[in-house]
Amino acid sequence: MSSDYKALEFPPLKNDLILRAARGESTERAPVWVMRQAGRYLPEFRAIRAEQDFFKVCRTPSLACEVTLQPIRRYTGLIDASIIFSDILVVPQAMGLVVEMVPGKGPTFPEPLKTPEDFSRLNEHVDVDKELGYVCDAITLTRKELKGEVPLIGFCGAPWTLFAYMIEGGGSKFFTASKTWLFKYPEESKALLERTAHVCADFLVAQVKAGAQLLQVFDSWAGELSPSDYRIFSLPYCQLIARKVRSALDELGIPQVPLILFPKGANWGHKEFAETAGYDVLGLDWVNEPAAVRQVVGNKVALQGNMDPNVLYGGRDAIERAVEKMAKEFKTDGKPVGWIANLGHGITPGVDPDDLKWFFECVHKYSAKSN
Ligand SMILES: Cc1c2[nH]c(c1CCC(=O)O)Cc1[nH]c(c(CCC(=O)O)c1C)Cc1[nH]c(c(CCC(=O)O)c1C)Cc1[nH]c(c(C)c1CCC(=O)O)C2
Repeated sequence: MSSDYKALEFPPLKNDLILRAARGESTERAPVWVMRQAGRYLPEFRAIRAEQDFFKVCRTPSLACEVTLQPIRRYTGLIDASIIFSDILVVPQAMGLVVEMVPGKGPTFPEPLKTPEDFSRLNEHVDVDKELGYVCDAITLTRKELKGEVPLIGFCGAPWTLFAYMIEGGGSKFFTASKTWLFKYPEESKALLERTAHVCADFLVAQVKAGAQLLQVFDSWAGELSPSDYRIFSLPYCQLIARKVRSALDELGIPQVPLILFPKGANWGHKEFAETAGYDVLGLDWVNEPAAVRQVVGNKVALQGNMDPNVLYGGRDAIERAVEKMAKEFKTDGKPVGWIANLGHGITPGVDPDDLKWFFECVHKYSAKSN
């Protein structure tokens, strides 16, 4: 056992529902959490952000821990997982690029990568313990503070999604700059994707050593690529991450943790991902019919998702009806089997926190075996 593996120091876990569902097991009800559950819809989060820069919160373990725990405290007994407060863009920062969170604009790279010559601006070798040790410290502190209430999820962005940010310099509508790279400099693009994948894998292993109990890879821009381009420029690097994480954990003598892949929008590929990506769970967005996806993936993977986050603006009746329908579609023979309830993407800033509470209550009710 690696001497810096922290698991033995933590309080025993009291709620392992999400771990069982991630392994594909039948559960008494579906576990539930939501992407971006620590975020601007919470007044207690906005109060911290009014005082502190976004990346300052990420880099200060006590603040990251506090913000991670906010939804857990508010929704005690209703929420089945925490996710460490951080951002996918901490990896490009560790690789040597500057990223700022600009109010009203979102994440911004003042100097994105323009051509492969800009590789010289990236760090040759990234020591994740040194560059991203603050995330690991936040994870260790949060595991202690959670007192075993619910498991803690670690995460990173998928190489293609990070590549798009590094080249576009921020969010994008048409992905012209990043796709220009794919088609004009395919070999250099693959080199950058591979380099990023190694940093992601090392970072995920470090997160597990620090105390993360599940890992999610966010491929938020998966749906921007054609299936054949996805097979060249994204899937191999998601596979590399899964393989490298699993073999590193084995080598270190650390028990495996469930891996979740969220290939948002790549809804043509679930069967292929279930069979070849190497993940335990696939995240679905709301443009999917859960029963149809279950049919094509069989019991190879667990599924996570998938209510449209905007339903949370529709009031209690709309939320209840959508959850009832979602539960019915995800269940196998009337039971939740290998299903983690979630939204189909992150929760948005304008949601009333009490409406999210109602969403959790409806999931508890409608996902239970008898409902
Ligand atoms: C693409 C992406 C990013 N970051 C992330 C993704 C993948 C998930 C997805 O597709 O939504 C992942 C992420 N970002 C954040 C988390 C924290 C954990 C959680 O509660 O889920 C996670 C898992 C915090 C955050 N990350 C961000 C916020 C809000 C910013 C703020 O506090 O000002 C939070 C809570 C900022 C961010 N960071 C990023 C974007 C697009 C934005 C939003 C910009 C905006 O709307 O202003 C990059």
